[in-house]
Formats: sequence, C-alpha cells, structure tokens
Amino acid sequence: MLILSPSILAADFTKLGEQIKETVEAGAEYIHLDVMDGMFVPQISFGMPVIETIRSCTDKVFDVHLMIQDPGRYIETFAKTGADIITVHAEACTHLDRVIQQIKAAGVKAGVALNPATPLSALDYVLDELDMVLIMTVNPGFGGQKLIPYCLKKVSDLRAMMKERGLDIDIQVDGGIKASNAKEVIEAGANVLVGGSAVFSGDVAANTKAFMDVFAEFE
Ligand SMILES: O=C(CO)[C@@H](O)[C@H](O)COP(=O)(O)O
Ligand SMILES: [Co+2]
Repeated sequence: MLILSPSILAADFTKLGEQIKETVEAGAEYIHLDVMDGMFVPQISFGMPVIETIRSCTDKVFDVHLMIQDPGRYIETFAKTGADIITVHAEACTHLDRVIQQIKAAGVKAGVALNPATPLSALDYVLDELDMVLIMTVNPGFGGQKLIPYCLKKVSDLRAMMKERGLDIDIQVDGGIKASNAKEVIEAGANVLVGGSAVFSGDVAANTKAFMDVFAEFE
C-alpha cells in the first residue's frame, strides 16, 4: 500500500489542526512528526506537548521521527503522547537492539532511520524486528532540501535485501520528496513517502491530491 506521511515541520503552526485535517481529507494516511533536539541535528523543532495536543485532530497514524540523541530515554513518553510508529536513528543509539525492544514493549510499531551515508549493514541483525525502515533522502535537520540521488539506490538495495530474506517491510523515504519524484522513489522500492514542503507549501489539499494522483498510477 502506498502511503503519504505529511511532515508537519513545514506546516503553518498558527493553523496546524486545520492543515492536518485538510491533508487527511485529501488522502494522507499518516502524519509525520519530526522531533529534533538540536543535538543529533542542528535544529530544535517540537516535542510531547505538541504531539499530545494534535492527537485529537485525527485518528490517522502518528509517524514519529525521533531525531534526538539517545532516544531510548523517551520511548515510553512518546508512546504515551499517542505515537503509533516511533522511528529512531541507528546513529543516535548506543544500544539499538535495546531501543527497538523498548518501542515494541511500549506497544508501538518500530522503525529505524538511516542517514544518507550510513550503510544498510547497520540493519543486518535487526531488520526482521522492524515494522518500517526510514531511508533519509536528505541529511536530517531541515525541511525544504533537495533529494540526494544516491539514496534511491539504497532504497532498491534495501528492497532486494528484504526479498532475499523473505521480508516485506515498509520502506519510508524522507526528505526532498515531491509529487514530481514520487514515481521514481516508488519504483525504487519505497512505499511510505514523507512530504513536508511538498504538502504544506501553498494549497495543502491540492498538494496532497498530487501525490494521490501518482499513487493511483500504481493501483
Ligand atoms: O526528517 C526530516 C528532516 O530532517 C523530514 O521529515 C523533513 O521535514 C521533510 O521535509 P521536506 O524535505 O519534505 O520539505
Ligand atoms: Co522526518
């Protein structure tokens, strides 16, 4: 199933609830929540109070992307805010296996994110534990960046790695994803697309529909 996960980092925070409803009504199945701590990535974004507040806006999947150092400290807390999926960066975890177990013990789906330069081998021993792999298609920390082309080869290599192991796990791509490159990333093997500036710059409903139109080509 092809899924759009709009990143609210690019939304107008003066009308966040309204914009979430707009993109959901136009077809978004997930809402992507970029939590940044100013340590693992340069920017600080938002945390638990924002997620708790917007949880009542929609029953769609809250797809929490933790760009924070040592995320094991906060798994239970983010699970309590209403996260449905918690994705942590392999690069930010001293004990990645333990953090994955913490996420699952909290009753939440587990995702692991890899920065562009991080090899797929970082997933070798934990891949079959996961519900989703997030392949960063930009260096994390900011919205509005350009997709890094070599990351698409990483997506297709990961899809091939999964096939070899008889696994069919969601692959999320995050950063610089547009309706104009959505076909290419889907053909590479991604099925969950994060759209930040591509969804929330301008007409949210029309931008969301542009992704839905691409998805319809694969039905
Ligand atoms: O995690 C991140 C950035 O670190 C992403 O989720 C961005 O927020 C996506 O924004 P666009 O590149 O789609 O504008
Ligand atoms: Co993200």
